[in-house]
Amino acid sequence: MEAPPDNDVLWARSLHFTHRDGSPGLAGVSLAVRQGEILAVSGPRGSGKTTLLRCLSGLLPVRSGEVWFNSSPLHTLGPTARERLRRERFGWIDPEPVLVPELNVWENAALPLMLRGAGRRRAKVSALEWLKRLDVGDRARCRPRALRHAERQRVAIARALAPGPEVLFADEPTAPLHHGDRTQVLRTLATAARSHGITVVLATHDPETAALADRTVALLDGRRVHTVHLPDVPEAEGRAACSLSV
Ligand SMILES: Nc1ncnc2c1ncn2[C@@H]1O[C@H](COP(=O)(O)OP(=O)(O)OP(=O)(O)O)[C@@H](O)[C@H]1O
Repeated sequence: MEAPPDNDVLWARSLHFTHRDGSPGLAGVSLAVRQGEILAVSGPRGSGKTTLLRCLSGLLPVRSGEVWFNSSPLHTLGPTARERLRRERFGWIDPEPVLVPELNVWENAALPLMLRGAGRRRAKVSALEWLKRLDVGDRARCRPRALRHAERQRVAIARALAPGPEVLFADEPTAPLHHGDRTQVLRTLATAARSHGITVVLATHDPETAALADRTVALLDGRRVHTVHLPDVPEAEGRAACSLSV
């Protein structure tokens, strides 16, 4: 087993994953993510973006292949060690905001910090700071049910950023937002990641979202592909894009 280069925070080689029901998930994906980089993983629905993020974060065990985090193998860890790693070093944003209904907004945003052992006061200060940056600071004492869907997603993003994760996995993080909201939230996310040195792996099928990233890798049917967009031509001649497996 050969260790990856030192400046890659995440490094994966030849990842294969098959879902329990036999559905193919990943068919040999290799990639490297540099420290502080914002990497977009693009591809159409069902191309394996979510599966890749889950394998890279240790949420799913790969069937074969290797995942390294900061030059340590993640693919050889058991479920408990992977869970601890995710809790202490990684952040995760889902496409849909899942908040604890019994807790108010700031308590939801502070929860991962408290689970890491931070005191309630410190966790609250950090949570409020991130809620303000995401324009939901004035909703801090509300229960999630009193918020609009887009506001709940902003809270979920604040919750992921508040503990200062080393790697943030964001799976279609702005899917529930309107276009105008989306741009502003993405900018906040990208600015926060850059100013705090957070590495981001962002799954998206939206080219505008991917444009905020430093680099994009494209997936199709669980494999990496190079997408070559041909120059615009009159509609009568049609538009085309072709994908080449690599
Ligand atoms: N829990 C599951 N059980 C069985 N098959 C699954 C499961 N989750 C995903 N798949 C299948 O694995 C493949 C990759 O799915 P995945 O969700 O990773 O793609 P995606 O690019 O993230 O798609 P989307 O943009 O729709 O979220 C698809 O064929 C999908 O149907």
